[in-house]
Amino acid sequence: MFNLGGPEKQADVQGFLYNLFADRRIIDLPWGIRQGLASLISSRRAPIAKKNYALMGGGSPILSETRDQAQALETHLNRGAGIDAKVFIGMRYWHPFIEDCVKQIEAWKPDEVVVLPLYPQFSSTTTLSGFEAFKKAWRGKAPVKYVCCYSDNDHFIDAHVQLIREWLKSKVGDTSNVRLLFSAHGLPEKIIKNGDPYQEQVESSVARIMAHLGDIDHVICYQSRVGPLKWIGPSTDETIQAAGRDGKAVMLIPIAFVSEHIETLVELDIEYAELAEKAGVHVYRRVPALRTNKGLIQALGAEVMKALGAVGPVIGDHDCAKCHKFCPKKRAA
Ligand SMILES: C=CC1=C(C)c2cc3[nH]c(cc4nc(cc5[nH]c(cc1n2)c(C)c5CCC(=O)O)C(CCC(=O)O)=C4C)c(C)c3C=C
Ligand SMILES: [Fe+2]
Ligand SMILES: [Fe+2]
Repeated sequence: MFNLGGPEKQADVQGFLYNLFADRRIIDLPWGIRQGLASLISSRRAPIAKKNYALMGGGSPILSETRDQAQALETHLNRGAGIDAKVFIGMRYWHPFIEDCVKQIEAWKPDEVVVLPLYPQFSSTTTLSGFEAFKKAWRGKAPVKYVCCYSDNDHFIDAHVQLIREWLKSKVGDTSNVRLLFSAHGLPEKIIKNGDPYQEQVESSVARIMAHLGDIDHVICYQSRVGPLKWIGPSTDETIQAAGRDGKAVMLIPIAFVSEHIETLVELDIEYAELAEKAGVHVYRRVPALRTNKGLIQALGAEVMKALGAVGPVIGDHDCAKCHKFCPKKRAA
């Protein structure tokens, strides 16, 4: 199971940022230039990033969130699937790194390995980058399967639908004037133009959720822009301001994150909450990430079983044969 990772303490912040910007899937330039740029950007960005991590006690909670998810998935898989599963955690840009995770897996001597991203929607900047790190480090003999994406997995969709319904009922009250803001991490436009299916998959997740929720005002928007390139939009901040102008109550749903971390706890809950207040948004609520929600764990379990080719209920209609150009099945062919 892998995710992006995050600094555990203030002293880790610059190193974490360096690792992120030194990734060729984030900055696609020759190694020498990329390394220089990563040093420059990480040293410039570290002071403000440190302040933001300080708002969460100094570091990111992403590892402890992921540990809870790993435990929940392991219990779920060992409960009835007829397999002896162990879930290992690897992070792309901070400890425990994917490379360390690979060593632990090799020492455990599995019969089969499933590499499972904690990103429902596929991006070359996240999922593919993690797959490549795993492949480069892997020396084991067991066959390895890669879970491509699960943006349309029925359990994943149902989990969101139920949580949104619950929050509309308990936290918004009058739902006639509410606007749902599905906020996903943004990406530079050129990454989408290069065939990244992320935006299309975000839109597909939202369309499937809204098919259950019915006729409610909603918008998809993109947060966390970094750097000088043009990013996909509309941005979450301008969408919040528009809601203020339209006199709408706002309920924000993190649709591309499955855990709580700096992008939800600081950007959405602190920075955008302040922005919402200034923009005259009278009700601003943020639905929590799915974390160890039963539906998410079922979705992950179904994806693992599907990858193993094991018998069992495989829910969802993601067909890798018709998938995007980076799909691991196509790349293996
Ligand atoms: C859907 C998930 C994510 C995509 C796509 C993604 C792309 C992407 N991110 C950056 C730059 C940064 N991301 C940072 C934090 C961060 N990003 C994701 C997820 C996606 N990123 C997560 C889960 C986190 C949180 C980690 C944590 O520590 O809690 C950061 C660090 C924070 C900051 O300084 O703002 C940066 C930088 C780029 C450039 C990019 C695509 C090109
Ligand atoms: Fe990011
Ligand atoms: Fe696929």
